[in-house]
Amino acid sequence: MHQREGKGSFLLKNVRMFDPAQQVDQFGDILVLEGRVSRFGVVSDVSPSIPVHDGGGALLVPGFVDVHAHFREPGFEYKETIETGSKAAVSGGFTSVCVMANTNPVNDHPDVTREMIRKAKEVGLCRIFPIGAVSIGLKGENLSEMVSLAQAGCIAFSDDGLPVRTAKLMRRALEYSTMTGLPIIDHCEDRELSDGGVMNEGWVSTTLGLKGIPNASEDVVIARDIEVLRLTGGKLHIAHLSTEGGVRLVRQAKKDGLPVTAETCPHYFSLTDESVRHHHTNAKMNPPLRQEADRKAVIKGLSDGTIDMIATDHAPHASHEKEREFDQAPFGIIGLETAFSIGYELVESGELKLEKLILLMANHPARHFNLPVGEIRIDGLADFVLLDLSKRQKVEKDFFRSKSRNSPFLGSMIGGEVKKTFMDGRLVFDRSDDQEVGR
Ligand SMILES: NC(=O)N[C@@H](CC(=O)O)C(=O)O
Ligand SMILES: [Zn+2]
Ligand SMILES: [Zn+2]
Repeated sequence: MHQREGKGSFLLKNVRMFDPAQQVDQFGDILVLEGRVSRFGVVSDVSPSIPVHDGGGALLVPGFVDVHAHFREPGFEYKETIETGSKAAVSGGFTSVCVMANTNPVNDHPDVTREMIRKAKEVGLCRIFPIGAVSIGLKGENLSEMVSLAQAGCIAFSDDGLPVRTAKLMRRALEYSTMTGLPIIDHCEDRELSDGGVMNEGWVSTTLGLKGIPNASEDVVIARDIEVLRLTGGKLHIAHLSTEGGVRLVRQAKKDGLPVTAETCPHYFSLTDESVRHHHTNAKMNPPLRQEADRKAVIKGLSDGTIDMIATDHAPHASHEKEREFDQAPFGIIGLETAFSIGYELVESGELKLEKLILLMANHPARHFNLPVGEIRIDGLADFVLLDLSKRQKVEKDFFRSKSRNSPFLGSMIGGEVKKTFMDGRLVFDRSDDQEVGR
């Protein structure tokens, strides 16, 4: 039985420690005491009470940090719970997850925030950082009490699922951001331009007879937010960036010295709207899968530093909801379990360096969201993931720990496997374990 709570101690032998943020790349052992890194190198003189794991020469990197996931609790526990979401996270190598506010009740009150944090600690698998709502009830009218939410533990604010409704509301939110120091995350979408569209607007939507969502729907709100940011200051973070135009706008804003960051998700750099033909509603999400020029621009944005991090936008939905007509099904796909492997495809194709991928998935999200994780250093928190880069496997239904199965990667061969995950000095996931932690 694995230790389910508290800070753990262990000796992990025979690994390649790899942390580009700390410029660590060395073979050896790593000793963790009470949840923190004590020593690395060759370690042999430890007390017999400390558990020893053999890493088998695999790659040890900082635990991944996801700044954008939907765990659905409270309110939609039939899709996902904090417990099943945490299991999905650690099996994908994520040890820190920021969870969105579009729950029921909405996370617009400190009691909701505190309850999420309490539940996550009770589950004890990964760290959960709640994101508070920008507006009460996500209604786009009145600002939430950001200061009380921050005191309760919110690390950022977003109305995700919906855009921050007006430029004026964004202005007020960013003014609060200058006070709290916490980012405002926007789901950039002009809902009048999307106008009930269900997939990307283009050749594929025309041939399928489905109503399209143009790139401009995303781009005009990114442009709006950047101009408001120029007025107010504060921290602006663009969620799930998917368009060529959006990448261009963020690149220019950074050149102008504005405090803007952006994330994209694995599906936007691996798939296009062609996937809707084969994967149907498992390829339906918002923003929608775009076209090849967008996919290429997103990859360029990742490699040149325009896009700061990879987030999953893990958005579980039950199969009875997804197994409907395309128009009727909800937007969203799960992503925690496949994110690293999809990112690793860019390393295999030579489009991204491995060190860059690790920075995009661990150090950068932690640094920009001011989370005390994302690196391997002496006295740092012992959150790691052990990866076997040589493994390939087919994604079957039982690959997922999430409660939902809505993934466009079902049936694909993927490379790079998460072998073990450690959080707070405890082994929280072990793929070779028959009775995997909490499964
Ligand atoms: N991305 C999605 O398609 N869906 C998300 C909402 C969101 O991220 O906008 C959800 O909550 O299901
Ligand atoms: Zn969104
Ligand atoms: Zn989302």
